[in-house]
Amino acid sequence: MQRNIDTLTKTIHKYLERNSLTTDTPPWEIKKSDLGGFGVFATRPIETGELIFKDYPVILGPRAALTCPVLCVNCYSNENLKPCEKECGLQLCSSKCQNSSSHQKECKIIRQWQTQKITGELSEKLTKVLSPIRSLLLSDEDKTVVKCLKAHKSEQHGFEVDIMKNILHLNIKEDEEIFMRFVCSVMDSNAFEVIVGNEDNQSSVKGLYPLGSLANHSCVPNTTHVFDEHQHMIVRAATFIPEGAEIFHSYSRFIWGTATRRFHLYRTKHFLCKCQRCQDPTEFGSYVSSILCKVCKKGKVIPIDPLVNNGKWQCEGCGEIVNREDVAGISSLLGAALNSFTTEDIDHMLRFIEKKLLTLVSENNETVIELKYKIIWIVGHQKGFTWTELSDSLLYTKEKFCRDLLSLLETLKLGQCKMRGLLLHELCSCYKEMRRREEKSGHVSKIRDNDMRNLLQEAADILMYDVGAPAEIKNLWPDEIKKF
Ligand SMILES: C[S@@+](CC[C@H](N)C(=O)[O-])C[C@H]1O[C@@H](n2cnc3c(N)ncnc32)[C@H](O)[C@@H]1O
Repeated sequence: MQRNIDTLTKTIHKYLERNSLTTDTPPWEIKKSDLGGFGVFATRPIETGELIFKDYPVILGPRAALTCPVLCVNCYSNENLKPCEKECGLQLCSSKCQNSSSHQKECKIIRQWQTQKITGELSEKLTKVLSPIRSLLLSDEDKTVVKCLKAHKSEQHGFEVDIMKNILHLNIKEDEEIFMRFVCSVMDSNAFEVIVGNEDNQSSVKGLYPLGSLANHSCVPNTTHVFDEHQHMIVRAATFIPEGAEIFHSYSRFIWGTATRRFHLYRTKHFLCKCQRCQDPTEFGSYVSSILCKVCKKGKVIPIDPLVNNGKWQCEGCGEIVNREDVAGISSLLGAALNSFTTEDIDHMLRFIEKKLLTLVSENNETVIELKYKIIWIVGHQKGFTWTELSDSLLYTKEKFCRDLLSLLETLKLGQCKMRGLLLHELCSCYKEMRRREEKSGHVSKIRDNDMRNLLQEAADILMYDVGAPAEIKNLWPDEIKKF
């Protein structure tokens, strides 16, 4: 299909209209992007926190990765799963899901294709490759929407169809196979990981959001997005966006260093990012990629040109030149150590940061940050480390780590990003527990109600609409959003 601005704009507007998601004067338009292809641009200045658009998935379904758990194909619950009563092989959790009209349709298609019984492991495999099958049930108008999105062509796309044919032995017609392979490459280029469930039981599926798909990537995005309980994508400004500026998402993790982000983007989205952050050897003075100089022991070693993959690195202090392989060697060694820690290893993790990491890399290096982030989500949450079980020292450590990461996000100019919202909430929970302990031991706490309220309110504003937001945060949303 020929992609041009007029067709894309009309197709996307009609799609939003069909899903009751249009607004009178949307603050965005689709234009050619300097990055290649198309992008979404601001038609007027957009204030921080302002809603830019809402989108709905044209295809939503299970994720196929081995590491993803099997979920009910109708409601995405991970409990009480049973194979379909009509023996199509898909997994469902209740008779309500079994009898849903959407399941009836896909069940019929799969049964027509079956050449053998699909049970046990095969049933799990079928459930995971359902998303492209769903594309066959789209209306012609929605198929047109999918066809106007970007698709990268390479052999790695369409492994779901290989599983259907070679492992499940489904007898698929040629035209169906061609369309599903195309849909797989569109989904690989554009789909988002969508959070479903709630604070206590979250899973993720993948969704193809037509307008969301047209926004390009920056490692310093000016938007933040969340998913509500009906799987709408809600995109808001994380920073002020001037009129005419391109509107960016991030397809990668903020706490990764430049080489890690660029490698991930290349592998998953097939492009080498050249955004402002990627171009800056110090990443806006955050030094997320840098290691410490082995010669002068103090200077930070940074890439001379971060956009050159195998380029040299240099110590900012003594000028020592370091090969990229030496830096990569340290990073992969530390990465492997990071993955070896279990939840109970907190003391070990803290010692590792102090005694090992901080002698090799700078304080904001991605491995230090990753470990601090991991600890933040164990302390106060996991068995053995709940708020009342914690030692004072771990509680203060968590509070410090929250502040360290919030300060890093500011250095990285990430504005009102989702990670900030989550960290503000965690910080507030630390303050609450610290105050409880101080008051219990007869001390007057210096932590003020007002400060905690402000932290919580900012977190609630940032995480507005987010289905996975903690209940405490949801309680602070305006009533019309709670009911949304
Ligand atoms: C989800 S699409 C974004 C919209 C796309 N530009 C289009 O024309 O439909 C993702 C693809 O856009 C391109 N892209 C997105 N961000 C980019 C960036 N920062 N630099 C270069 N290419 C980018 C890549 O080809 C990527 O695989």
